[in-house]
Amino acid sequence: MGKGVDKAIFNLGIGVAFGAAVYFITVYLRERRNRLESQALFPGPATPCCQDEQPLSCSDNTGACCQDETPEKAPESSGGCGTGSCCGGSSAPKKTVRKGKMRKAPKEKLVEKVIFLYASRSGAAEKLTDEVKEYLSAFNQGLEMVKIDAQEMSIQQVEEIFCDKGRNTLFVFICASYPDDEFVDNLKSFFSESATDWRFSKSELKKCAGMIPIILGDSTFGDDVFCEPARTIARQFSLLGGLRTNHFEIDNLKEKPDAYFKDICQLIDETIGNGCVEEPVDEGVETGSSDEEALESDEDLELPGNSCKSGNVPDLEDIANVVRPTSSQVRPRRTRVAKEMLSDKLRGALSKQGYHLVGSHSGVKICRWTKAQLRGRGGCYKHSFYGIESHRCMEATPSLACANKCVFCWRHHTNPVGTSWRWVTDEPKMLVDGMLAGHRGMVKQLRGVPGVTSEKMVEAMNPVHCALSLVGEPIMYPRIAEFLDYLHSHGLSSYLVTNAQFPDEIKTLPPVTQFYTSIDASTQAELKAIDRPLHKDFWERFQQSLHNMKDICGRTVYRLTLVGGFNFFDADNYAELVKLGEPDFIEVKGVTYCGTSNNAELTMKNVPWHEEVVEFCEQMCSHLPDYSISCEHEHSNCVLISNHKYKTETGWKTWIDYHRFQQLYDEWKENGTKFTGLDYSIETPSWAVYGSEERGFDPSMKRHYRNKKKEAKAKAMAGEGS
Ligand SMILES: Cc1cc2nc3c(=O)[nH]c(=O)nc-3n(C[C@H](O)[C@H](O)[C@H](O)COP(=O)(O)O)c2cc1C
Ligand code: SF4
Repeated sequence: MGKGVDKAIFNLGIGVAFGAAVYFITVYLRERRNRLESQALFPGPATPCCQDEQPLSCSDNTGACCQDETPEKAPESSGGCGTGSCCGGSSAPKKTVRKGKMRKAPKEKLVEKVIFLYASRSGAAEKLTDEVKEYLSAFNQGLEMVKIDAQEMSIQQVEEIFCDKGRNTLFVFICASYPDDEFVDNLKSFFSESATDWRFSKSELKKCAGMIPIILGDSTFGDDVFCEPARTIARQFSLLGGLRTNHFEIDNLKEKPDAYFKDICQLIDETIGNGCVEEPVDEGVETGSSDEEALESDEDLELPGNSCKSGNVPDLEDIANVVRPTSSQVRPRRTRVAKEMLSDKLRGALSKQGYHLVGSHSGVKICRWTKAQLRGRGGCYKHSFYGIESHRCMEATPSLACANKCVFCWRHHTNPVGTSWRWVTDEPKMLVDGMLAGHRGMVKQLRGVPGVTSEKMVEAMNPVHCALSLVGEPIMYPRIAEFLDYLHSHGLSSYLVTNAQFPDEIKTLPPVTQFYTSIDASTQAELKAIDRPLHKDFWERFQQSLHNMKDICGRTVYRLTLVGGFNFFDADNYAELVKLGEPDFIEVKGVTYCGTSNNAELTMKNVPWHEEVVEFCEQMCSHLPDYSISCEHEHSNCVLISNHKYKTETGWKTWIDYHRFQQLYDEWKENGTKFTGLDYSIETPSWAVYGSEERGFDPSMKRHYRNKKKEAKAKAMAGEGS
């Protein structure tokens, strides 16, 4: 019995000793493996790596790891000593700042690709990109890592990498800072346009693994431009639904990018292990404002600790709280700072295209019909329909910005857009004076051109009509009423065209000589496809604008521009819209082919024949008992449909008594007397009436044909020549 007990105790002792040995060996091996992995990934900086910051691999909190373990790989620039000797004997602080983690197996998400998107001019950002990429590649074999120069990318390529091919891609955005427009211009355009475009789906960027922005800047350039434009791009990325970490700001003045190498590599590596950027804040947290407003508010948002200047990567949960405040956090009040509408780049582009820019948001341009009538070669259709003298007409806009991105607009991707006015506002008087001066300057250049007489020249230098239809949305300009008043006080008539997205502004307008609404499509779906409006409630705005037109003091017009393949069908639907606004007139014009451009995809096939336009108008009238075709201008492929109010026993009264309009306007201003379009309408000359031999061409002028065959055909039809 005693012997048996002794044996049992002996066996138990052996078993305990063996178990303890196994336990200690396992613990030792695990610790060692951890150390090796993390040491290899994140070697400490050159000097003194163990003194003010504990090496990341010191999981035993002793500093011993620095004595016998050498980082397996460290590029020169990483700041790693490469030998381990720097750490010899130093006693490291007890607390570990961040540990190198064992790679966790991603549960749901997986980073399938890392794109190092860099932008550099003098090489610092590119050097950092190369080093980080090279270093991480060694530890993530099998994971696709590519380096892309953001400055070389077209907008389509930007869209492709972020949207079409962005799924499970982690973007490491390493960007220098330069204030000029050319620097990463396509990246800027893509994000700023998408951020203000409600059609851009918020789920589009969510499918990416996220963005880690690393920005190289110089604080001596001033707070407002420090680390721009990358700061804005990173903000826009998260506003569009993408996950992003807080950005690293590396200030040239104070530190070298190398100082951040370790933190950058660690964050990227952790993110890869995690499957995506950790930003666990509910994406639905919104201020209730539109995307555009959210963008603006974010720009003005000063959030505590919104940078990594200190050199420490903040905890990811802290980052999340900093980047996107939770609903329980109070968002600081937004202060709007008005900016100039036109960038230098846009100014350059517009000037090249013959626009004379006035102030910070307006322009004037000489129209081809102004030149044509100055040379005695015929005026525009407004000459035939309303008696405008085209050589005395100034074409201008007080707002180059608008709230649409029409498919056939040449300014697509370059024009300023917005749902409301948020720019510096110029004085109306300064604008009108500047436009007149600019117009005169351009007219002057036509002196000596064949056909231009001195009498016509004097008239042209003193315009009496202003067509506010150049580009943009004139009624966005907050001081449009004063602007119109100033025009009228100079004896100029006003032809004001709106895109029907600002119904409230229509209500506040003073009388105008002729008020236009562009009708680019007849149904909600087509309008969305053609005008690509920024407003979510574009169709309601459109309909309300038509409705509000009825109260305009003066003549009202619907303007249809027919584009084959886009909106050249459903005459009956257009007729329905006529019932909403009951305009005095409906101008129907075949689109003018202006050659190819980068943005417009129109060809001659989209341009309807004049006879087709006439036929379309007849179809419309068949649904509108109060309207008939009154005039045509075959020369510019345009037809006028008029309300029967303007029909007399002898013909039509579509022309305007401009002098009478001025009198009526002055009376309205003095005592509020309202008037109607009929009060200043006069008889249309026979040559302009639909069905006349001249087909709307003023017989006192000589038509000029560029195409000799066309000229011969026209002469033969008129019985001239052989
Ligand atoms: C002409 C010039 C303009 C600069 N403008 C800015 C600026 O507006 N904001 C800023 O933060 N840094 C600015 N910087 C600093 C650079 O962005 C910074 O030096 C950066 O590290 C350069 O990186 P790179 O060598 O990759 O081009 C400017 C530098 C130069 C030479
Ligand atoms: S109304 Fe228009 S097309 Fe006619 S001359 Fe004036 S700006 Fe040119």
